[in-house]
Formats: sequence, structure tokens, C-alpha cells
Amino acid sequence: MSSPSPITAFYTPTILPPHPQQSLTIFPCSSTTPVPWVVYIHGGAWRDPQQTKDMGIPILQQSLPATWGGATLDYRLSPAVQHPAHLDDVLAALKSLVSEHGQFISHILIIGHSAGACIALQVLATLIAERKAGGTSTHLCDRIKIVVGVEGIYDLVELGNEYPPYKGFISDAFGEDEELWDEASPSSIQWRELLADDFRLNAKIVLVQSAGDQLLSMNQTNAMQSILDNAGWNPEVKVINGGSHDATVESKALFDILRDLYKYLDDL
Ligand SMILES: N[C@@H](CC(=O)c1ccccc1NC=O)C(=O)O
Repeated sequence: MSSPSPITAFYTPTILPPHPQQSLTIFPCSSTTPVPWVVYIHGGAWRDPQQTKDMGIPILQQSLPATWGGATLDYRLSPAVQHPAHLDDVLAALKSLVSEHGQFISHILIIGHSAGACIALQVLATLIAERKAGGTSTHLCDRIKIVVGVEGIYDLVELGNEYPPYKGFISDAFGEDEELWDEASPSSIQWRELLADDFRLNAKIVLVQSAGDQLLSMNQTNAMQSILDNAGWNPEVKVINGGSHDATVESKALFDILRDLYKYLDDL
């Protein structure tokens, strides 16, 4: 049986014409019962117009089990918009995915690359906080079982300290005030407060970093690991030979990790 063709959808149907970046490419599942879905959030320092949702296509085409669904998201970029617009767009995309396809979605695995990994952890924390406040996104939050950060950015202030030239793209996306960088960073989130009492209810967080990443050292991943460890989240960290910063998302080493995680999802 051949898989259904990918479709492009806009996630802000009330805004006409839709902003071209407020769109997602969906690989519909070929199942009539709920199956897991994999959702990709691209990187590109919140600003690189060359890095789009298309960067998620190799993962979805090459690693996704035949009957599963997938989606890769675009979001508006800086400097046209600033934080929290990127996060808001990704949340809107996920909510629209669940409202349109929810009956076919059992669990969700989110993969974020680089700046997309930052957004992925912001998404998880935002949705848990919304759920705790009695919000309506429970049906989305409860389905997110795994969040994978690949070559991730998690602490904007430390990133700027380690790589002063990166302060330009951080300012474009988060403004000039480093206090706001700190507030927006996944490293500043009160993760312990977001932990569910029953550990099985918490999403598994996996931080993947390629030894060949020429743009980011291990520092972001190591720091995020220790913050999540101290907060009781027990993240998994995988150091792989995935090649360069961007090549990692198409690497066999990453696909091997993902296939193990797919088995975990299948067994839930
Ligand atoms: N090509 C990008 C650079 C970039 O994406 C990047 C550079 C350093 C560290 C992380 C990066 N991307 C993360 O999403 C740019 O044009 O800004």
C-alpha cells in the first residue's frame, strides 16, 4: 500500500491571506485507527530563510513507520517577528494538527533541531503549564510522549557568552535585553514544578548532540541535561557521530535513535 501524499496546510485559517510561513506539511497516516505521529520543528537561528519545514522531510520520509503520521512545521522568522511569535506559531500549528487529525493521533513525538529544539522545550513547558492551569490543550499535551532536541539551543545568555558573534541572531529574535534572553530560555524554566506526580505521565526528553557539530559545543546540551536531571526529569543524552550541525538531522546515527524511540512509543 502506498502512503498518502504529503499535504500543505495553513494553521491560521482566520487570517486571510494566510502568512506563507504559518504553514505545515502533513504526511497523513494511512491508518483508520489512532497511530503515533512525529512532528518536526526546524532550526536556522530563528531567522534563516533557507532553513524551513523542508528540513524535516528526510526524517519523515526515511524513518517514519509506514502507517504513522508526520508533520513538519514552518513558523514566522526574525527579524520580521520576535519571541514569543515563533513559539506561538508552533503552538498554533500543533493545536491545528490535533484539531484536524486528532482522531488518528495516539501519541506525538516532537523533534526540534537547534533553535527548533529550544522551541520544542518551550512548547512542552507551555502546554504543561496550560494543563496545570486548567486550560483546554490537555488533549494535545497528554499526547506528547517524547521530545527530542537535536543540536539544541537551550540557554541564550550562555550561548551569547560562548559565541559572541551569535548575539546578533539572538537579539534579532529576542530583543537586546539579556534579561529577556534568560526569561525565554528553556534553561530558566522551573522544570520541577512541571513534573507530574506519576512519572509515567511525563514526556521523555532526549537530547542528541553530534560530536561533529561545528556550530555548537556540548555546552548547551550538557547544561540542559544537568538542569533537567536536577529537576527530576531524567533526560536521556545521546552523543552521536551525526556529522555537522545540519547534517545530523539526515544522519543514520539519528535515525537509529529515532527507531528505538518509535519502539518505545509503540509499546506505550
Ligand atoms: N544559518 C544560520 C546559522 C544558524 O542556523 C546557527 C548558527 C549557529 C548556531 C546555531 C544555528 N542555528 C540554530 O538554529 C543563520 O543564517 O543564522
